[in-house]
Amino acid sequence: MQRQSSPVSGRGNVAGHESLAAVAAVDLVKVYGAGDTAVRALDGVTVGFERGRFTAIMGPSGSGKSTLMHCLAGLDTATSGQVLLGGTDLTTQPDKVLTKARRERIGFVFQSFNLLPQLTAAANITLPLDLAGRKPDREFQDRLITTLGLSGRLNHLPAELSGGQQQRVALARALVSRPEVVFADEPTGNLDSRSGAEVLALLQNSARDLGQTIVMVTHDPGAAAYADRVVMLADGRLAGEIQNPDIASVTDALQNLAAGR
Ligand SMILES: Nc1ncnc2c1ncn2[C@@H]1O[C@H](COP(=O)(O)OP(=O)(O)OP(=O)(O)O)[C@@H](O)[C@H]1O
Repeated sequence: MQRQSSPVSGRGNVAGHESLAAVAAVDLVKVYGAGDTAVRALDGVTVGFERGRFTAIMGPSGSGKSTLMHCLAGLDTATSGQVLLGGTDLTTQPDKVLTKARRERIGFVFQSFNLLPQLTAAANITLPLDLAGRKPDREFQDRLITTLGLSGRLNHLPAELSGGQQQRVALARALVSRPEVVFADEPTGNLDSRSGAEVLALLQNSARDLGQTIVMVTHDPGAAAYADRVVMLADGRLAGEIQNPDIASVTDALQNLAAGR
C-alpha cells in the first residue's frame, strides 16, 4: 500500500548536502525524561521534506508527530541526530542562531491562529518582517492578500474576523517572508469544514504556485489528502509514506498501522 522512496528526500543524499530537501531529519532521537519513566518519542527518524512540496505527517496518537515537527522547527532540541535546514545542522547551533532561524527562515501556522489581538490583520501579517527589520516585497504581499481573500479585512482586529479569516491571516503572516519551510500544526483543527477546506486549498496552492515548502501535522485523512505526500510515523519511527495521497489510501495506511500490519 505504501510506495516507498529514499527515506531522506526521494532523490538526493542529505548527508552529502545534495538533497532537494528544504529540511531533513537524520537519525533523529528524542528521549523525554530519564530512567524508568523515559519516553523515546523519536527513535532514529531519517526523513527529508522536498522543496516546494506539501507534506503531511500522520500517525497514531503518541507516535511522535508533534515531537518531530518541533525538533525540525527548532522549537525543541533533539537528544541525538541532526536537523538540516537548507544544509545547516540546527542541532549544533547556539540558541541565538536558532532563534534567528526560527524568526527568519521558518513560518508557523498553529491550530489556535496565535494572532496578536491588539494588532490589525495587516499589522499581524507584517509582524515577522517588522521584527526582523525587513521590508516586505509589496508586490508579493499584495498578491498574497488578494489570493487569501483578505483585501477587505486588513484593518480589522482578529476578534472581528471569523475563524477561517483569522487562519488566513496567520497563513499570510507565515508566507509573507517566503520562509524556507512553513510548519503547520493541525491548521484546520479549530475550523468548520468549509473554512478548513479553504485553508487546505490555500496551503496546497502555496506549494504549487509559489513553490513554498510546507510540512503539516494532522490527524485528519481528509486534510492529508490535500498534500503531495504523507509521511507515516508509528512508535517514534518512520512507518512508510504515500505519494499523491487520497482519503482512501491514507485511511487504509492508518488502519494497517493500528492493526500492526
Ligand atoms: N514534554 C514531554 N514530556 C514527556 N513525554 C512527552 C512530552 N511530549 C511528548 N511526550 C511523549 O512522547 C511521545 C510522542 O508524543 P507526541 O506528542 O510527539 O506524539 P503525537 O503523535 O504528536 O501525538 P498526538 O497525535 O496525540 O498529538 C508520547 O508518548 C508522549 O506522551
